[in-house]
Amino acid sequence: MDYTYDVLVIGAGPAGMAAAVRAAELGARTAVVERSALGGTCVNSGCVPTRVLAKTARLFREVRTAHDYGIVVAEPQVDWPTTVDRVRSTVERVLTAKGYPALIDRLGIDLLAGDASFTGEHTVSVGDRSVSARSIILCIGGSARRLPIPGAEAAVLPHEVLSMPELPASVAVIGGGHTGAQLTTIFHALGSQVLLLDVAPRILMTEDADVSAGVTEGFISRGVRVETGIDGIDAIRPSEGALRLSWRSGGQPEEISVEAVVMAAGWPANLDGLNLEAASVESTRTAVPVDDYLRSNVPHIFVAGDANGSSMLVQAAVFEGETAAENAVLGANRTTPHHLLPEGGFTDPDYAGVGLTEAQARARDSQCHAVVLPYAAVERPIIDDREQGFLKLVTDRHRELILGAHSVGENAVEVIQAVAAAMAAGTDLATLARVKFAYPTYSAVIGHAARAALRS
Ligand SMILES: Cc1cc2nc3c(=O)[nH]c(=O)nc-3n(C[C@H](O)[C@H](O)[C@H](O)COP(=O)(O)OP(=O)(O)OC[C@H]3O[C@@H](n4cnc5c(N)ncnc54)[C@H](O)[C@@H]3O)c2cc1C
Ligand SMILES: NC(=O)c1ccc[n+]([C@@H]2O[C@H](COP(=O)([O-])OP(=O)(O)OC[C@H]3O[C@@H](n4cnc5c(N)ncnc54)[C@H](O)[C@@H]3O)[C@@H](O)[C@H]2O)c1
Repeated sequence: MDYTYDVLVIGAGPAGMAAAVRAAELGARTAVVERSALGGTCVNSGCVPTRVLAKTARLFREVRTAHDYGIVVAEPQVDWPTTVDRVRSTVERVLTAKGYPALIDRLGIDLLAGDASFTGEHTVSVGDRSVSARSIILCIGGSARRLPIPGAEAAVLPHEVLSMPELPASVAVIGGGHTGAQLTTIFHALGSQVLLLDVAPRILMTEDADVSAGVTEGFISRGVRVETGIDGIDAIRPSEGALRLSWRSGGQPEEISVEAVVMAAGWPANLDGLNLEAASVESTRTAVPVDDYLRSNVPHIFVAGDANGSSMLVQAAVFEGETAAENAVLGANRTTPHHLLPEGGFTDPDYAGVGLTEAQARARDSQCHAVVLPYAAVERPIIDDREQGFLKLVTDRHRELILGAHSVGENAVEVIQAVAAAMAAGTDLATLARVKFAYPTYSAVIGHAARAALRS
């Protein structure tokens, strides 16, 4: 059969751009469909805006402590419209640096603007146009969900935060995953009273339990109210210019009046309107499952990035996009395992992890070893007044292999990235303990922890 394209990529976020570029580099006639903006969630409404807000929150905190260092400043205030402008202009700068239109042009990739919807196993409609492809790679990402409760429409979803007319004096954040935790820090640092609610027994459920505990402790010590293990959210009701949020905890009804409710309670794949049935692609309610080669149940339809539900991170999406493209063009024999996937969040304090959590390692071998090195024992965090935090190293029972690393505290994400690089290189614990770390740095905590693990 004569197809319009060899490879059709749906969605131009990190996964879709990586897939389209790799497919074109391999000589495939390639098109990418995007209904919104090149760069996807990551650049336009997710990582980049959140990171700029995290920097804003950081600056605000630092200015507030300036007097401790003998710097005299007036009480800082947030000019929200300027903050929003700053976020938007930074997004533009990142997009300029990425240079997607020129890249697409140079590689001869067709950009089809509009909503893609399957009309058959090899055919897709984009607006009033119909195209066909030998292989299709779904890189459709996900979106924040609105809980099915009365008044849910009054809540702000994470991508709507920048559209809030002003900063709320009080806010309830529903969901303590990566998004909810980061928004908690941002709102709290900028002056809002924050209540964080989660049905899970702890926030940041995918992190090591000590990381969840450390971030929770950090939140509480700064004045955030954290309620985990709640039974569920009941309703949001407008009342006298505010919102009354009701939930149940331990069977008891609870209620609070806040200026805003932010919902960060899950991230299902963008399946609406895709008409997967026309292509006989099977999905769950929240994702399109794939095999090791990123194939859906229909072998020529691949799924990369958030939409396959395996790992919702940019660093995973990019590798999956490239792998899916190579499998589509060259035959399905490449995999992209995620056992070494560093991740973390820019909360106050920051947190990060890579590899097995202590609980996962103990489930495999109860004799595995874990050591926790407090930031308070390392010079740089003391110098910077950032002693809250730790680095945990998880090793095998012989203290040879590093199985995982988890951190709470200043620069945790960079610290964990350094351990991830060591793990990727197959560095054993004894070698890591002999690495020289510049003084005084946060990453010096790695050397301290490695030596402590060897000694213990
Ligand atoms: C607030 C927030 C902060 C985050 N921070 C981080 C972080 O710091 N680090 C990190 O690693 N990850 C972070 N993430 C996660 C990260 O954004 C995602 O993992 C990443 O964007 C996934 O890439 P993707 O290409 O799979 O999907 P997306 O980036 O969501 O891109 C999907 C694209 O597909 C398009 N699309 C969907 N359906 C169709 C259709 N039918 N037709 C045409 N186009 C369609 C969409 O418009 C979108 O542009 C964050 C997420 C959020 C929400
Ligand atoms: N820094 C980062 O790397 C970063 C930042 C943001 C998002 N992300 C990625 O994006 C994806 C989505 O993250 P997310 O935090 O938006 O969603 P999530 O699914 O990771 O977390 C949702 C949270 O909401 C809670 N929840 C669900 N229903 C609830 C209810 N009825 N009441 C109260 N709480 C409820 C869940 O228990 C969970 O803790 C994640 O997989 C993450 O990997 C990454």
